[in-house]
Amino acid sequence: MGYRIVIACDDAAIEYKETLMRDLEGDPRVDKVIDAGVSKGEGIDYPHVAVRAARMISDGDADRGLLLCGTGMGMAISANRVPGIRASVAHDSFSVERLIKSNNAQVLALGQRVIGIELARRLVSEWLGHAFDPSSPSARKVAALESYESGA
Ligand SMILES: O=C[C@H](O)[C@H](O)COP(=O)(O)O
Repeated sequence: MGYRIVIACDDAAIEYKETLMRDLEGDPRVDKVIDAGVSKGEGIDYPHVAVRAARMISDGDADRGLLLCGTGMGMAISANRVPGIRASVAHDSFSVERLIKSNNAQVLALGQRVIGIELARRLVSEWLGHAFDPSSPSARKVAALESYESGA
């Protein structure tokens, strides 16, 4: 079964969202793309959009999230406030790989004001090709991270 991807942006990244959404919709590894906003002129700030998208993942309505803003940082910081969500900016190929394989993160955040669209498209395609291995040594570290979240 393919991924259900929620995609969202703020006003600074509407163009990238449109392009990357089309790529995702045409990718055979993706079953469903959910657009969590924003549209042009809506004027909703990134914390609200990021949390809305991240909650779709924690509620089980999406598997992964692609969140876009000027730098990606505000989206990642906001998404990380939703319990169970691990999100980061990753603007290079190795980081995108480790975001999945080391951190088992559900959310990739990218910045329209930081990287070019062709790099963004390539990174998103690579991102879909990576899977977390629960039997890898990284699993212990992700479990430790989760234990702090539950207040241990
Ligand atoms: O991380 C925040 C984003 O880059 C956002 O798109 C722009 O935020 P700012 O207008 O506060 O710089």
